[in-house]
Amino acid sequence: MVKIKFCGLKRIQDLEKAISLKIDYVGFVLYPKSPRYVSSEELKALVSLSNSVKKVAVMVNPDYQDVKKVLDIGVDLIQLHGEESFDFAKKVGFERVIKAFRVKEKIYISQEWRQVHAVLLDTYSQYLYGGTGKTFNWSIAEELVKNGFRIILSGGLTPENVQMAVRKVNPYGVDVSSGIEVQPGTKDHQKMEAFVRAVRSSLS
Ligand SMILES: O=C(O)c1ccccc1NCC(=O)[C@H](O)[C@H](O)COP(=O)(O)O
Repeated sequence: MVKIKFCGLKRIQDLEKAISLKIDYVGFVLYPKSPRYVSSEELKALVSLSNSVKKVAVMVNPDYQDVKKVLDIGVDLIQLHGEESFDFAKKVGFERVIKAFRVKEKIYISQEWRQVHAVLLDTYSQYLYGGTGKTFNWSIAEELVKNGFRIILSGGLTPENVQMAVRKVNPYGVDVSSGIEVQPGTKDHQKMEAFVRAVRSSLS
C-alpha cells in the first residue's frame, strides 16, 4: 500500500483528523519563513498527540544542534528540505532522514542517497522551499523508482490528480500540503478524506 504523508499541519483538529484517517506520516514545518511554521512549543503539543503515526520535522538547512533539540521533542524523522550535504544526513542518522530534492527540469541524485529512510521529490521554485502547489514532470520520479530509490512523490498533488500520479510513478509514498488546504496551515477535512480515498483506491 502506498504510504501517505500530510505535511504542514498546524492545528490540533487537523492532526486528529489525519490520525483518524490512519495515514502513515504527518509533517510539521519548522522553517520560520513558511506560513505553516510551528514553534517548538507548538511542536511539543502536536507531537504529544501523535502516537500512532510517524512524526516528521521539516527543516531547511538546519544546524545539527537544532536537529538534536527537535529529535529530543520526540519526532521520528527529519525531512531535510534545503541544500544539506550527504555528510550532514549521515551525522543525523540515515534511518532518521527523509531527504527532499526539488526538481527543475532534470535531476541527478547519487546512489549513496538510497541509504536514507526515503527521498522526497518536490517541485523547484525560486521563491519557496516547499508548499508550492505545483507538479513537476513525474517521469523523473518514475525513473528514480525504477532505479531502486524509495521515493515519496510530492509537489502539487491533490485528491484529483494523486491516483494518476500513483499509477504512473509507483512511489513508496505520496506527500501533500496545499492540495488539502483551505489556506496555508488550515487543512480541509473533506479534501483530506478525498485524498486518502483516492490513494487507497488507486491500485484496485
Ligand atoms: O510547506 C511549506 O511551507 C514548506 C516550507 C519550507 C520547506 C518545506 C515546506 N513544505 C514541505 C512539504 O513536504 C510539502 O508537503 C511539499 O512541499 C509539497 O507541498 P504542496 O505542493 O503544497 O503539496
